[in-house]
Amino acid sequence: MSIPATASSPSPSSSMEIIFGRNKKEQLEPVSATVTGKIPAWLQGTLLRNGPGMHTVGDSKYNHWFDGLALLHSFSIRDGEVFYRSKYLQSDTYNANIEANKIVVSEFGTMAYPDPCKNIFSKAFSYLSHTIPDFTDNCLINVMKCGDDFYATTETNYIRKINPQTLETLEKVDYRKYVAVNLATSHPHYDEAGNVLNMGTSIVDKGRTKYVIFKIPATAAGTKKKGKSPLKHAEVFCSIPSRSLLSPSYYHSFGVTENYVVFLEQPFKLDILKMATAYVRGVSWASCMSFHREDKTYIHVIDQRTKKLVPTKFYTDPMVVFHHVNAYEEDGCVLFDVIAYEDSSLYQLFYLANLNQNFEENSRMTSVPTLKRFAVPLHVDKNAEVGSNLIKLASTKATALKEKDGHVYCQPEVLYEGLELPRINYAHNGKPYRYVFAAEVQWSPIPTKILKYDVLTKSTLKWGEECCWPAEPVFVPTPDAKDEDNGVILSAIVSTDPRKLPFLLVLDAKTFTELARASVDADMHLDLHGLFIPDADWSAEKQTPAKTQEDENQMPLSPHRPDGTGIGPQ
Ligand SMILES: CC1=C(/C=C/C(C)=C/C=C/C(C)=C/C=O)C(C)(C)CCC1
Ligand SMILES: [Fe+2]
Repeated sequence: MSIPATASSPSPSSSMEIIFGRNKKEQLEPVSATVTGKIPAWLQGTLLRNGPGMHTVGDSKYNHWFDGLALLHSFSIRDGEVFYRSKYLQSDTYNANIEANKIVVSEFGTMAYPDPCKNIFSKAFSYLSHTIPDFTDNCLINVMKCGDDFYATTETNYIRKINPQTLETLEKVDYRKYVAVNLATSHPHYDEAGNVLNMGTSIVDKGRTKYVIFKIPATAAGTKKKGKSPLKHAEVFCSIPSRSLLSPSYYHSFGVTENYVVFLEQPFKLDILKMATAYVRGVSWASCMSFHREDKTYIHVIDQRTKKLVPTKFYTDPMVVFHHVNAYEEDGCVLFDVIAYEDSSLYQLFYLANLNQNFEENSRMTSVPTLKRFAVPLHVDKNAEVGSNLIKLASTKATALKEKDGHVYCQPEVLYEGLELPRINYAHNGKPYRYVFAAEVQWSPIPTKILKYDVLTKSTLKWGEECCWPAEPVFVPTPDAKDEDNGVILSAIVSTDPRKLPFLLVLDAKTFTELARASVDADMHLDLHGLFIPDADWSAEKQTPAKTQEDENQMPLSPHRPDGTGIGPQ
């Protein structure tokens, strides 16, 4: 999708420079937005989002969009008014970089070296002495809700607790203190009670590499006490041995149904030996990841009740999935929907060099992100003949062919091409559902529109505007919603038209018509992920005393919405 460079709007490459090249200034004091249209009275709460905001420090530059220093920003919506604020996560990485006025901590696509005036040998030695070095705590990808606490997250073993109202950075938490993982996703799942289910990878621990599914209880008794972290009661739910000790799969998310977990062991792999020597070789972590098109994608289905793998060996063609959309059970099958690529080109594309040069040809993805539905049979009839399709569902064309060695080869139903950053009405997570809300991406990886895809009718509704670049669309359900799509879509829109301010877009999720927009006279970055915190979610004791008059305005109303609904995290 090429962006027409009209007289008013800057040329595509300078658009990219505006979005991806410049450091964004933080907006520490809440600024009141100019609201046009009408924000629904029931919409009371805070949209809290995370993403890379600083791409250069001093004279040093990050190579990749996923390296940027985490910039948290929030839109507090109250009685039709919107207050915006943003603040850099004050991670150890942020503090070290700012102090040195250069990048001194490595990120995904940038290998960095400690400040020469620091005792470099101890740092280098510490790198060499560990198979896995001490990773960054630049938690730039998402926000996770654990009980009443909120954490900024990336994919390393570190997460940072934050104050969701003031955006202050609080404790640094090391997953390794609670569960043996070196990496963990930024896409945890939540059950109705708010318990967190997440996945991580334990690399060469006691001679084994495995994928670890772990649970963090929302509010275990006693964690209410000061300083007790909900992670204290984290427990390993089950672990899956990696097919390879030294090249485990990279994954960005996973799926859950009411009774199962779906994990794709995909041929986009981390090379552990390369990672262990990356530092001395002066190469980035990203260069230690590679796509093995000669390999397969293994589909693991774990029964949550027995915490055991369903024994059947399911597999599909090599593909790369970052975002699971949803999964559910139907007539003895597990169906799961993912955004799939034919290769790992998406991550290649986000090298800033590709985004800042002449944007057009460099930004060609060699494979378009495609919504695909897979179906796996939970019970394989041993009398079923070899080559027969084990999926007898009327609702999907996905197939699962029984092979002579008992393996089952799955092929998906292709639902829609050209979408990423998928979200759903989370009340339908793990259950049959109908709507996917996502960002439309065609040949460029940069979202140009927001879309609603109706799985039943295969139809779409879209919102787009010249020079507007939408973020991931977050669905917020109407209290006592009857239909799955009763609610609004919230998306932070970045503009590359200097005359147009960035704004929070509020769409009616059913009709996809614009209800309101809240324009903000502040420097806004294109973010990655986040969540909506309904006011009802603020528990009484959480309300830290307001420091300034503005904060007073920020204060949420009574902890419970008039109708008392409190929805789990989005
Ligand atoms: C630092 C670091 C990593 C960082 C990964 C990141 C930052 C991934 C971001 C992915 C995003 C933002 C996807 C969006 O859909 C790895 C590879 C886990 C390896 C260990 C060190
Ligand atoms: Fe993601």
